Amino acid sequence: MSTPADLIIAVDGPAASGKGTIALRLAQYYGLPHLDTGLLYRAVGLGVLDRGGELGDAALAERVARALRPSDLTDIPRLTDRGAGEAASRVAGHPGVRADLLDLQTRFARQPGGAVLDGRDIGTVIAPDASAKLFVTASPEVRARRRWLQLTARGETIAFDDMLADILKRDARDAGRGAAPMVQADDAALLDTTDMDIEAAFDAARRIVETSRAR
Ligand SMILES: Nc1ncnc2c1ncn2[C@@H]1O[C@H](COP(=O)(O)OP(=O)(O)O)[C@@H](O)[C@H]1O
Ligand SMILES: Nc1ccn([C@@H]2O[C@H](COP(=O)(O)OP(=O)(O)O)[C@@H](O)[C@H]2O)c(=O)n1
Repeated sequence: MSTPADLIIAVDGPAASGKGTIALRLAQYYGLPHLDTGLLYRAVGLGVLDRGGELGDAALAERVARALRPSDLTDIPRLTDRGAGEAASRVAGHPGVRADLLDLQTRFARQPGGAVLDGRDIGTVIAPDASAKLFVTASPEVRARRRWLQLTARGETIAFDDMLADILKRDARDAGRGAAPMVQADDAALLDTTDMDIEAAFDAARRIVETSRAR
């Protein structure tokens, strides 16, 4: 159970905006646990594919979500590759999958002391009572470049234009779905990192948190 003294930080935003980097840095700074909720959806997407299923099969995706184990979240290189992001965004559109993953996320957010979570619906659905809410964004071109650099540095081969098309398609799907669409919460601060390096983005994020918790 959380108390008003707990520091719950919700970090949402589109793909490769830098929300995960910011969330991790805030968690380290405030000494809080961090959950990258995208990994849950990525693990469900890969679980469906590993069973030879279709990403549009809601019943199968729900079974995979209900059977999710901590060990499904350990293969970070595979979970963070290009295909897993696409698969995650497909299964994330099934309302039953979102419902199955809700309890784990709300309990993480409400642990004593607080927590930092990043995703698409943290400030709107998972922790609407968060102490601080950030919606981190950047231009699609800058986000595509960051993700392209990240993936090619790891040996994935992908053309920049295909990366940009991926990002735009995922933005549209995540913002357009009926279940918990990606949207800036009314009380979230917008942080546009287009012209910021990681250090500047973290500084701006920390200032937002300090201002929010002082209110
Ligand atoms: N402000 C920034 N400037 C340059 N690169 C960044 C910035 N923020 C994050 N990155 C890099 O961009 C990539 C994607 O960042 P990440 O935090 O994983 O994004 P997200 O969680 O929004 O998908 C990573 O390689 C990260 O190091
Ligand atoms: N809280 C969340 C987190 C991720 N997701 C979905 O999972 C996909 C992958 O999320 P992610 O945060 O790992 O992706 P990136 O922003 O790192 O590319 C997103 O495109 C969303 O469709 C979601 O619906 N809700």
